[in-house]
Parts: sequence; C-alpha cells; structure tokens
Amino acid sequence: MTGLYTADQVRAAEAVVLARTPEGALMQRAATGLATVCLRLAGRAVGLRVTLLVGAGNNGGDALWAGAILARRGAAVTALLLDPDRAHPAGLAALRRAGARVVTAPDAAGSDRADLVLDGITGIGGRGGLRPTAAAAVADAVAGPGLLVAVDVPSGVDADTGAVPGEAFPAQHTVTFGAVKPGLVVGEGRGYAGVVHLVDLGLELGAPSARRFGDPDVAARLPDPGAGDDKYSRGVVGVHAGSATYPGAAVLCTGAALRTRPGLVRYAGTAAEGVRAAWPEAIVTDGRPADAGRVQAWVVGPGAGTDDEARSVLAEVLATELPVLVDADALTLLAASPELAHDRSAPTVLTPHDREFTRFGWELGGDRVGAARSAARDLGVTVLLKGDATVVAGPDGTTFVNGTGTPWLATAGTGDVLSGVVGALLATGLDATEAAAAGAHLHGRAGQLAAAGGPLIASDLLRHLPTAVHLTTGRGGGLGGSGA
Ligand SMILES: NC(=O)C1=CN([C@@H]2O[C@H](COP(=O)(O)OP(=O)(O)OC[C@H]3O[C@@H](n4cnc5c(N)ncnc54)[C@H](OP(=O)(O)O)[C@@H]3O)[C@@H](O)[C@H]2O)[C@@H](O)CC1
Ligand SMILES: [K+]
Repeated sequence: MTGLYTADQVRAAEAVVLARTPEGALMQRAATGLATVCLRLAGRAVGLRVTLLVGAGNNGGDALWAGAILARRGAAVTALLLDPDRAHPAGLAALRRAGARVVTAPDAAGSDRADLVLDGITGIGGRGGLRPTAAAAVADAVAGPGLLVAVDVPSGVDADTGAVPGEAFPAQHTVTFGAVKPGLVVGEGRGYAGVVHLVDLGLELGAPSARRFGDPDVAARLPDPGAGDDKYSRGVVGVHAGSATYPGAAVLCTGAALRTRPGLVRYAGTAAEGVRAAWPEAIVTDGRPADAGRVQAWVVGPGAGTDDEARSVLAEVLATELPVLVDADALTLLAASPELAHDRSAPTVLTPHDREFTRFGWELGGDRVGAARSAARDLGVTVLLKGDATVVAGPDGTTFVNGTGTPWLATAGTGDVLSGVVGALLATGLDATEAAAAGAHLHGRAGQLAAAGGPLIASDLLRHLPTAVHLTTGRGGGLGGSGA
C-alpha cells in the first residue's frame, strides 16, 4: 500500500525531523537520493552534461546540492538561476565549490545539449502555473535532448491535487522526497510526473490523505476458497444490465463478475437469452431482480436503458438491504432522483465517468480527489470516479487512487467489465470502498495484460481477469510496477 501525503502533511513531518537533525541534514538526504537516482538513470557521471533549473526556494536548494554531487563525480553541470538573489545560499556555494557553471541568462543554460535537465524551480511551495521566465526555460529544456527529471514535484503541478493551472514541467521522471504526493499520481499532474521515484527521508508520517493499493493489498482481500466454502459463502452477485436488442453490456458485466470468482452470478433482465448463450455458468431469468433468487449484492445499469421499467428496477434494488453498484444508465436515472440512494442501510457504489459525475450537479475541476470526496459525502455513497487514475472515495472520506491501467482501456464496454468485477467483490462482503478500489486495480491489471498483445477490446479483459487475479494474489509471478 502506498500512502499519499499532502504538502502540509509532509511539511509537518519534516518539521519534526528538522528540529532534531543538524541544519541542512534533511536537504542533504534529499539531494543525495536525487543524485543517486540521476546517476542510475544516466548510467554514468563523467562527462554527463547536466542543466539545473533553479528557483528561489528549497526545491532549488535540492537541485543545487544534487548538482554539486554530480559535478564532484565528473559531470559538467550548469545551473540557471531563475531568481539569482534568492537562490539557496548553501546549495549555491556547494555547487560553486564543486566547479559547476552558474548562469543567469536563460540562453546560457545549455539545455540544447544537456543529457539531463533537473527541474528545481518549485516543489511543494509552488503556486499556480510557471511564471514567464521559468516557462521559457522549461520550453528550452523540452526542445532539447536531455532527460527531464523533476525534483520532488514537476513545477507547475499542484502537489496536493494534480491540477495544472498553466505551464508546467513535463517530467519523464520525478524524484520525490519523504512521501508520494497525490498530485503525482492523479489528475493532469500524473501525466507530468512520469515515473515516480520515492526517496525515503525517514519521516514519521501519520495516516495518509489517500492510499494506493499494490498487488499484495488486493491479494489480502481475495482469499482462496477454503474446504468449508460453498457458493453462498463465496458470494452471490446479481446483475441487471443490457437489453434484448443490446445484450453486449449484460454479457460483459456477467462474464466479468464470473471471472472475479464469486460463488455464483445470477442475471435478471431482458438480455437473458444472450447471457444464457454466453455464460452457461450463470443462473438467468428474464424477469425482474426479485425473480432472480437470493443474492448478496446487485449491479444495476450497464446498457439497461432509462425508461420507466429501468427506473423501477433501480428503485427495487436500492430498496433492498444489499450492497448495490449503480453504473451507466442507472447513474443517469439516479442523478434525476438522488433521493433513491438516501437512507440506505447497505452500501451504494456509483461508478461515473466525468459526464455522468457532473449530471449529479457535482463540480469537476482539476481536483479529482476533492470532487469525488465531496460527492461521496454529499450522497452518503462510495464514488468510483473513472479516469486515467481512477479515484475511489467512501462516504467517511476514505480515499484510494488507482495505480494500474492503460490508456487502451478507454474503449467501449470496459466500464461494463469494471462493474461486474466490483459487484463480485461486493458480494464477498468486502467493505464497499475497498471493493471498488480493489476492483479498479484488478481491472487495470487485466487491461495491462490485454494491451501487451496490442490494442484491446473489452472481451479481452475477461480472458485476462483470471491471470490478473493470480498475479495479484502472487500465484502467477510478478508484474513490474512503475516506480513508487
Ligand atoms: N524543508 C526542508 O528542509 C526540505 C525541503 N525540501 C524541498 O523543499 C521544497 C519546498 O521548498 P519551499 O517551501 O522553499 O518551496 P518551493 O517549492 O521551493 O517553492 C517556493 C519558491 O518558488 C517560488 N514560486 C512559487 N510559485 C511559483 C511559480 N508558479 N513559478 C515560479 N516560481 C514560483 C516562490 O517565489 P515567491 O512566490 O516567494 O516569489 C518561492 O521562492 C520541497 O518541495 C523539497 O524539494 C527537501 O529538501 C527536504 C528538506
Ligand atoms: K520541481
């Protein structure tokens, strides 16, 4: 599990260490870690051409100290001071002692021939987009040949939210200190951070602001069946999806639920014929949910339409005392009648994409974590906000940011698969917010596996789900993560 910590949380933890360590020691730890990652990425020090973009704060200090280490190892380092009178004094002195060049004119920065560019413009103290001089220096770096490495946070990215309000440094790697900040892994910021490397500063951090599951965390929530298990103890999930004319969503959703290995999947709806043909393992009725038999959780909505019948089915399942996942067409219906989700005794999980989310009247700006959290609180539900990094927020504020997936998942039918996966996990009795986060993780892993063979279609995810489950539970070998 990776904890995600806001700038304030990191500052508070840093203050404790700063008070009991010699002056500059914490920055030395950060800079040493930064230089170590740079050397690993570059593969050599001697003759390495390094440009430092140095701002006025401690982020610039980190870059200067790391530049000094690289220069002492034989790198040709040039530091561009963007605010020369305010550059970190001790870091600047160390850099000069190591024999590096220090310049103040942007065209002398050497970005056009650098092997490595370090962005030390702003870290957790940055506000808003890059100012014009910094933005011009970044544009030169982007146009040049060097590997782009951000110090702590890509400048111009909001460390807490991932919002990018203006120009920002598009890093290929980010070396972050003490803790991973949410802005590196969610929203637009995720696209600017590249691969995230965490340098441990020995901070004592409390409860994180948000969490990211790793494979072992999901494994712990997916126990293998034991000798005493039967299909009911392993969870029975009900699916209401699709239609006679469009059975696809029903087939995908039911298949995904089956592949997430609950005890049983029951289907109720007008796509019964298609589901029966595709999945003989499912128990199928063309009636209403009440005709389906006993289940432990419902998935309702994918491809099910928005007519009066669909609305009445939604009201029926929300009136039960079972966990319910509301997706797609059912989200459109619920947005028009949110009172249907009020006062439920069992958990409700909504899985909107951006347009479905805003249909509820919830605002969606650059802060996707904040938006999902306030929506979850507003309606007393778990919200799984789909995206490049899916965010899951529970009604109590518990928040997860997903770390698996591939852009290839942005294709028709993948949402129906996600609903089936999460529904199956809900039926096992897992906490609803954890079920949503674990489902997003598995769905993303299946997507990564499917995309390894080229562009994917939603059905490919069904084939790869068992492997994703096995990878996650450690029974199928490892799958490389990306960075932290
Ligand atoms: N505490 C420690 O010992 C340790 C701290 N550590 C490091 O310190 C970093 C935090 O340092 P920090 O607090 O000094 O803030 P920082 O991120 O450098 O930015 C503030 C400066 O940027 C400027 N500025 C703001 N917005 C801007 C913009 N859009 N475009 C351009 N400039 C902008 C702002 O200018 P001003 O608004 O004052 O004019 C101010 O001068 C942290 O991320 C980590 O790297 C590690 O070494 C571990 C030990
Ligand atoms: K930076």
